Amino acid sequence: MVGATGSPLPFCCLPFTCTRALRQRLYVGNGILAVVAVRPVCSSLSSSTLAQAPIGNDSQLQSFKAWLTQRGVLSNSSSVRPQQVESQGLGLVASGRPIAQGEEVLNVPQELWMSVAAARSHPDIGPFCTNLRPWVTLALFLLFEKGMPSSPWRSYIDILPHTLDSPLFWSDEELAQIEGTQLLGSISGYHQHVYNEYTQLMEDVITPNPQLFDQSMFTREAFLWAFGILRSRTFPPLTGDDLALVPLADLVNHGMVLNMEGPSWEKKSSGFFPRREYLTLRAPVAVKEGEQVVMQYGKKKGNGQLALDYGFVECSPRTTAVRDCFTLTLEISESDRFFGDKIDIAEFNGLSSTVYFDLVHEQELPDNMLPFLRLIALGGADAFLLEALFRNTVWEHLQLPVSRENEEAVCKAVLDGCRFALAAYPTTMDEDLNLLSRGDLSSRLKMAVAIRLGEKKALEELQLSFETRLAELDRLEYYAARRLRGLGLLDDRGDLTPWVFEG
Ligand SMILES: C[S@@+](CC[C@H](N)C(=O)[O-])C[C@H]1O[C@@H](n2cnc3c(N)ncnc32)[C@H](O)[C@@H]1O
Repeated sequence: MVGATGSPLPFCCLPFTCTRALRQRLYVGNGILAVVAVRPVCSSLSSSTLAQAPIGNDSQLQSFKAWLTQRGVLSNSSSVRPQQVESQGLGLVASGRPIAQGEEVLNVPQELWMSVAAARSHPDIGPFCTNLRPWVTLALFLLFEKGMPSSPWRSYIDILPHTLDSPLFWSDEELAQIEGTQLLGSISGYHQHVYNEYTQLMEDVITPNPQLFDQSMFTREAFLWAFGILRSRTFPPLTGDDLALVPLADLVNHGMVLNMEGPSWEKKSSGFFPRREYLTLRAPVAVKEGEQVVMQYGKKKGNGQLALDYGFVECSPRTTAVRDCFTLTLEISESDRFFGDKIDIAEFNGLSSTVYFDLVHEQELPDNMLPFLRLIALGGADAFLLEALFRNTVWEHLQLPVSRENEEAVCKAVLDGCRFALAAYPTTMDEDLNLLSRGDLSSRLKMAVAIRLGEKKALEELQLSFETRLAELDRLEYYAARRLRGLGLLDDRGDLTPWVFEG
């Protein structure tokens, strides 16, 4: 029941449970408890963020600025200007004056967005987009426009990075550095998903229409690049059918020390005839003149997810977010003889047969994790709790230890899962820490080491907490004792009250 998986997919609803090469099931007792795997996400180091974004050259940047100026998005009075930022590619910098917290720093009208709506209403490609997922529609649109010398978005497309640092784009040699990690499993899941979509698109749209689509623009690599661009440059609220690349607004970089989660991108409308939509960027914190305006890409994202989505990890000691994590996959086994009852109980309490729990370094175990583990392990003499009579109260009972057998099964399954997952990493934490202290690693290698170290930290912490729990089994109070106490048959020291034996 404990396992490692990849992360949920992008933009679309296709869930993939991942694909970590190592997937293990441990059966405890009568086959109730199976350890499946665990998925990790992050780590912390001692320097600043580690990745670089490729950048447009200066003349491309000048022509992009001119394009925005002609369309009234940038002017001499704009409070930000796009410019190169050390090790982060392009960024937005406060221009001419400081910027106050919450101030609107730019507004980009909808007609400049490369959006799903624009693709669907495009005279040439629109008819082909009807049955495509939003992100596939936008990837198609981006590659189509990229191949058009006179595209209205030419200046924008030219400043997009040609290569991306997400592990989705790493060589086999680089990927070998994240062997054993959940991230590696996620990457193969993403690759598979993107290539499936690509194959379908080629079959249904590109190959049958050579007069419209320049095949050389629609290679597998180009499609993955488009996916990476969408993944790294689109933000809420422009998601799903509203998915859009918003020139200039998408130059905002991630700020490591931002202790906020709220969106910096906002959708606004103004006027009535016609009503115009804008994407507004609001500064989350005050910024001095010449400093960069940044936003928070996701306070709850672990370093694995940051790497996957954006091609960098957060390692600053000043960071407010905890980026070391590992996602534990718990599953009620279909071979469990109480499968039906357990599913009923899980669903009654808002869960399903498989539940993902994000374990974050230095944070409490996620809500519902222990009760769900106890439910999975429930059997033998404790199986009476699965009867219909207890359906409304069983979850309450599972919040606390049920029986010594149940709690021991839970601890052992988690510990086996941890040992299994930890054994899959070729390096130790000390080796990772030594490597990071060298200071001469490439940015991708640093990213890899930070990610595998973070996963291990979260796993080791889990292991330690369940080892402690296992050692304390004799000191825990279980369901039977709680029940007797509730009936007034057990005193505060845990002794049975004498009169029980009298009659
Ligand atoms: C939304 S774009 C921001 C604009 C981008 N810098 C560019 O040159 O086009 C996101 C990308 O910027 C880079 N980036 C953003 N914040 C960063 C940070 N704190 N450290 C390193 N790279 C960052 C990453 O390459 C990321 O994928």
